[in-house]
Amino acid sequence: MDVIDLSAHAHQRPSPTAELAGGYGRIAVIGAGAWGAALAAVAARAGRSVTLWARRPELAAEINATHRNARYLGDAALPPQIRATADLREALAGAQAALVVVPSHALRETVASLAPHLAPGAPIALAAKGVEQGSGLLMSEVAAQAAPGFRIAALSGPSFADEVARDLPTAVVIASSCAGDETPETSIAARLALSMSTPTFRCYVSDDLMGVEIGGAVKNVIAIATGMAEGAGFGHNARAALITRGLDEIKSLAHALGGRRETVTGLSGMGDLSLTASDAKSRNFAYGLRLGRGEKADSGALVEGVRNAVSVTELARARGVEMPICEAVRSVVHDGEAFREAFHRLWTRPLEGEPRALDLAIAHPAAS
Ligand SMILES: NC(=O)C1=CN([C@@H]2O[C@H](COP(=O)(O)OP(=O)(O)OC[C@H]3O[C@@H](n4cnc5c(N)ncnc54)[C@H](O)[C@@H]3O)[C@@H](O)[C@H]2O)C=CC1
Ligand SMILES: O=C(CO)COP(=O)(O)O
Repeated sequence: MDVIDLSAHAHQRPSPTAELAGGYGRIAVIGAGAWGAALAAVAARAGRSVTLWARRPELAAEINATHRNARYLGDAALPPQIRATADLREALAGAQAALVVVPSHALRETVASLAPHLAPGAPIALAAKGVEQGSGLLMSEVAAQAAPGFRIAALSGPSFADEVARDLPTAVVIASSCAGDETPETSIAARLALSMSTPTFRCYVSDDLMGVEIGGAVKNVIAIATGMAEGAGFGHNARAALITRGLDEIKSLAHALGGRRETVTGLSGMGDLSLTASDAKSRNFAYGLRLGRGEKADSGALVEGVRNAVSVTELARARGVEMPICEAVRSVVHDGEAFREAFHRLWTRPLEGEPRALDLAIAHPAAS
């Protein structure tokens, strides 16, 4: 009889899958816009039992009847197993985890209203990208206030909803901090990653919640800047510079808030920034593009970077972190400064060192 040589697999670590007991069997997705419906599709494809809460009963009825979400996802087919409802209590009945996918400005009220119906011990995973206006809190901090006692995680990364809905290959990161004797391998983030991964949707795990969330919140503001540059015809050099220096702004803010710089080079930082800041499929980039062309910018779609230009810069100012690109976006979008003037100011700031640790400030010869 042949002896199977296991040495070829000796480099592989034992899987913690058994310990995680297969992840969460029943998931409630709260929010049935583009990203909520796409994530519900992922969870259903991953073999989870999925309920999807839509704010409008008509949308829930449409999803149940047609297995599509035409307004947000065109003709992408959703798995028929998804059960949509406009009743929050019904959506959360028996759920072992809740995935909250509403705009960042609606997160506090949504989490507060779901908490009484969610089983104690079930984690709340957040997919919104932003910093709350006024409080300057990250989404996980807002959720911790709105639903005291529940464990919080964040799902982020480069992931256009329509591509995910169409089951195209995508990788994201799920982050949570470790409590008690938890390790990253036994964390709620790992359990959620196990619950959501499919052959096409690959979930990485992180224990740097702050670092992951900052990347998602700031990249939308930078994407408005690259969109404006594109709209103004500035070319590819300017875009590459904005993406790279934008990443530096994300790193500095994440570090100031206790996140890790290397997290920012991962999917939720570099990954999402490079996607969002270079493609008109992004609502933030498209908004900037219209502004840069001198057109009416507002299309009615959700553009997180507009509110977040203010909340991110307020947070940065409070922490003494310089974010000149985000400040320029704020100035154009909220203070009515002409884009070309804002850009000229940005490009003729005192010359600096790269990296920031090389602490220089040399007057720019062309500064007006
Ligand atoms: N669309 C995408 O490709 C991705 C979106 N995200 C993030 O996910 C979050 C949601 O985005 P989308 O689903 O794309 O937006 P969307 O505009 O497609 O859908 C938003 C949903 O939230 C609901 N909603 C709006 N205001 C609400 C309120 N006050 N209370 C309760 N529900 C409310 C809307 O009715 C809609 O169903 C955003 O923070 C976005 O940055 C993250 C990754 C990918
Ligand atoms: O976050 C996203 C992709 O990861 C979606 O970006 P927009 O909100 O700019 O469309």
